Amino acid sequence: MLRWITAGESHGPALTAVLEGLPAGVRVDRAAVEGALARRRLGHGRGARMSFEADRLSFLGGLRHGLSLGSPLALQVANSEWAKWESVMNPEPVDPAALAGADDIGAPQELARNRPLTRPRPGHADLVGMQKYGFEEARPVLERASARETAARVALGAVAAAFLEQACGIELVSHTVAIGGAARDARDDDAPLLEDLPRAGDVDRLDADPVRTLDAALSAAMVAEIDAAKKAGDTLGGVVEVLAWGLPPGLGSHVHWDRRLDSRLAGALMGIQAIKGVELGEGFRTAARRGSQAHDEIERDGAGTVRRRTLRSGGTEGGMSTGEVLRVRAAMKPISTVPRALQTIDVADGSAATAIHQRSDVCAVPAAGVVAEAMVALVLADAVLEKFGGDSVEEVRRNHRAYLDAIPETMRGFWDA
Ligand SMILES: Cc1cc2nc3c(=O)[nH]c(=O)nc-3n(C[C@H](O)[C@H](O)[C@H](O)COP(=O)(O)O)c2cc1C
Ligand SMILES: C=C(O[C@@H]1CC(C(=O)O)=C[C@@H](OP(=O)(O)O)[C@H]1O)C(=O)O
Repeated sequence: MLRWITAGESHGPALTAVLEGLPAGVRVDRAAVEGALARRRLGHGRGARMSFEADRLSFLGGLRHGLSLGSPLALQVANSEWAKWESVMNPEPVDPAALAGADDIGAPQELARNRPLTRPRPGHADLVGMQKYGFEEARPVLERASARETAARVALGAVAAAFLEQACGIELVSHTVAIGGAARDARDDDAPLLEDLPRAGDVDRLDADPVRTLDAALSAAMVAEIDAAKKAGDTLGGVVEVLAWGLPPGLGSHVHWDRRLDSRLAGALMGIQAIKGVELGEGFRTAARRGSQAHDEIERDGAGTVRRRTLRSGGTEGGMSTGEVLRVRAAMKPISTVPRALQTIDVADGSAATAIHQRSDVCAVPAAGVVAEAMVALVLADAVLEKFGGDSVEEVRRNHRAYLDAIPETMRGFWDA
């Protein structure tokens, strides 16, 4: 249905992304895509590069006068750092003299960049990438393993989100629920109420917060954790949550493992650098409960609307969206480049060494929330196209409406309330 791919290295000239399968007639607003890119750069605890690099967006294909054509949408996010890396990362052969190695101690930055990276950083792709691809240093691995690539995914996610909103009125929002030991009260998570969950209208307030949470006390605790970790030369991870409002019931399927919506969401979120766990609703916490406290009982309310009494499942049952709000969480490991430097080896001679360390983020959890939102948007857009089909956004809209209208009245749910 919908396919996407990205290309490009962290310090290369640009990231490129292609989205194939987007129907015609989707309004793609440059400001919305740039806004998503800007949101990914936010968050207390990010490193120096976020402050001086700009994401320069160009659309290269699939759009005419701001509307999608139905052909592959191609875009580019240029790396404004490129000028400093032109010799080290040039796609074309370069004069070896320009690449002469030098000690990084006291050497000018450009020469330090050229130095072979033979002390792989634990927690990164460095060592295993060298072993697997036969590289003698980590640069050819880390350039692509870097989460710089998530800028391209966020740009595509903004396009997918525009489609979801225009075709079906689906809206997404993400927020931070834990950074290190600073987490939402477990009781809030066990029994979430609809009115306590953030909605698309809260995005500006979330983005204005240094860690992207609406809870002021929690925000202060998270900022303090980040500051303490930074002072200690250490790094932090955490947990983000993505919510999708306005889903129809029946996206995904119970019939095959790879068509289940929850399996597709988990795969997409685990595909983000540093994500090590995914939870639908209360996921792992539900495992400790009795069945009577774990599921969402079904009722028809006074107005005849079918709804779940609680929001425990996270909005899927049997691998399909239920029509309730979707809630999915992703756990991010602490940033791997630890300033106080972890133990490793120097692969040049096999000796014990401390890992290479240049600049790095202390915590990128708020940014990971924006990336997670993009991945959820892409998965949901794919599932919407699978369910409703359509070559134009108008056709998808008609099919979506006809499907909801055909659901018998005794089963009509939240979406029509
Ligand atoms: C938005 C974002 C920003 C990141 N920034 C950094 C960083 O500055 N330094 C770092 O060492 N890792 C950073 N990471 C994490 C690494 O990319 C990640 O730990 C590494 O690719 C290995 O993770 P994996 O084992 O899940 O592949 C970031 C991840 C994300 C999602
Ligand atoms: C550039 C971005 O994130 C980068 C992700 C990253 C990593 O190892 O994943 C390491 C850092 O890059 P550098 O070593 O060049 O400072 C981050 O800045 C970005 O998010 O746009």
